[in-house]
Amino acid sequence: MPSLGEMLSVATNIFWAYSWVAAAALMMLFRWMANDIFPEHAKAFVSSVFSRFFGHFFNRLFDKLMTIVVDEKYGITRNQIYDAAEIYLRTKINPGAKRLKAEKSTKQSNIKLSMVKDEAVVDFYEGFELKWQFVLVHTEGDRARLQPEKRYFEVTFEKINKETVVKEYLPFVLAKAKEIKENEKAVKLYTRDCPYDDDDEGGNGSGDWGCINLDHPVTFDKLAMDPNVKRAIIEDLDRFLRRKDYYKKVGKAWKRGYLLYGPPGTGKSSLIAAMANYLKFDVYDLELSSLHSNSDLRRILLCNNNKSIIVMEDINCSVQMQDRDREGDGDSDGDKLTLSGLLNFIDGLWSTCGDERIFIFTTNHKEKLDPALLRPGRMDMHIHMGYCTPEGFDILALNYLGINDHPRLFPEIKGLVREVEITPAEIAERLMRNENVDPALEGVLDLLKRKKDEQGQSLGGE
Ligand SMILES: Nc1ncnc2c1ncn2[C@@H]1O[C@H](COP(=O)(O)OP(=O)(O)OP(=O)(O)O)[C@@H](O)[C@H]1O
Ligand SMILES: [Mg+2]
Repeated sequence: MPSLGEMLSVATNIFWAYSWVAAAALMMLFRWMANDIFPEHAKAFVSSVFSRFFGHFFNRLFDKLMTIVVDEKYGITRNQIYDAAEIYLRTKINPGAKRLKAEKSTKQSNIKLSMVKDEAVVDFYEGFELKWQFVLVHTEGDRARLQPEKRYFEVTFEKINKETVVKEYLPFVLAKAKEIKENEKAVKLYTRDCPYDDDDEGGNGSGDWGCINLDHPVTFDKLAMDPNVKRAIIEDLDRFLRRKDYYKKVGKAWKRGYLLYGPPGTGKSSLIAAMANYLKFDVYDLELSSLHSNSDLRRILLCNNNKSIIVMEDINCSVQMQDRDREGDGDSDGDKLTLSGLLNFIDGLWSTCGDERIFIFTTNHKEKLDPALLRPGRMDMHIHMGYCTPEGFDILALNYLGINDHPRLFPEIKGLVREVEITPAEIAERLMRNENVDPALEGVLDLLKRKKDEQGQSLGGE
């Protein structure tokens, strides 16, 4: 006959066993509810509430959980996973979060919300749950001077998912953060004369360049230019981006050069901005006349980022470089800016530092350029930006006035555009003078007639 004590102990065990079964059943029920009943946006919140009460308790009790600590720093450098988690978790903040941090620099267009100390975020991956917690501790003693605060994330999940978390989930967070960053990225315009420092979020090493956001709204569809040339440029850029491995295989630096030539006001600078917006590449405006030596040029190459467009406008006017045949007598290379220095910059050894670089030269007078710059293979594509065509006019009219046709004025205007040398800039300026369609188009017509007379007279006079 069991003693009273033994009977009580058995009863207690049975009671606890049933409690665990009930807790497990409840937890499964709540998980099912969170996954299948609640709408997508409420799932994370509901699940986090139930997990907090039941799941966590249950998992902790059976020692099923493990935590990975993601420190802000990796040695003296930043920890990529921490930075990625910070960006990724912004998209996962629970609707029920009680405290958040809001940030925006002068150059950013959006407000960024992020987690504050001890705030937790629940995420789901491949059907299992991960709990992220942001931890901030104030360091003490000697270390406090060097690093007053220590920041890290803790990500907690069931131990059985460790492999998936390390091999799949964390790489997924890195990739997602990269994608978010690319989408948020504002294209920047760098120049050496600019007094600003950029917002340099990830310590991107802008060297002695200052920058502002390139808020140029132009895109390819707004550019009035030969549609075949436009298509060819877009295809060329796409091919360039796709071919990282190809460039490596054939032993060439991953870079591309374009020469844009044509009269003033035909859209050379606009095309550069459209390319930058399309690729989301930063633009480095290299004012050649402000450079004094080849070593200046080299220094510049070393301190601009990958995924960048390096622009040299008005190449024939910006610098008087002596012929290459006469270079090298007397002055040592590096003391002054020379044509060979510039050519080295484009396709010599120095050009190979960095990846995904695009070089663009512009000129109003291609015929005045040194033949060395035009030699085949030096600039991959020579793009002529010419006077406005009837198709170009259609694009400008749609862009500035929002119209596709005007039965009375379009035929006459297009007929004259075919005959007269007029730049897209001149037409755009006329179209902007009046917001009403008829007077704006009449203004363009007047200008075309006047130009026709002038051009007829100057031809007659020759
Ligand atoms: N092809 C074009 N399509 C649409 N707009 C254009 C085009 N060309 C010029 N424009 C308009 O004219 C303005 C001046 O053009 P842009 O500065 O691009 O010309 P450019 O060829 O670079 O001239 P420059 O040789 O003087 O530097 C642009 O801001 C744009 O509004
Ligand atoms: Mg220009």
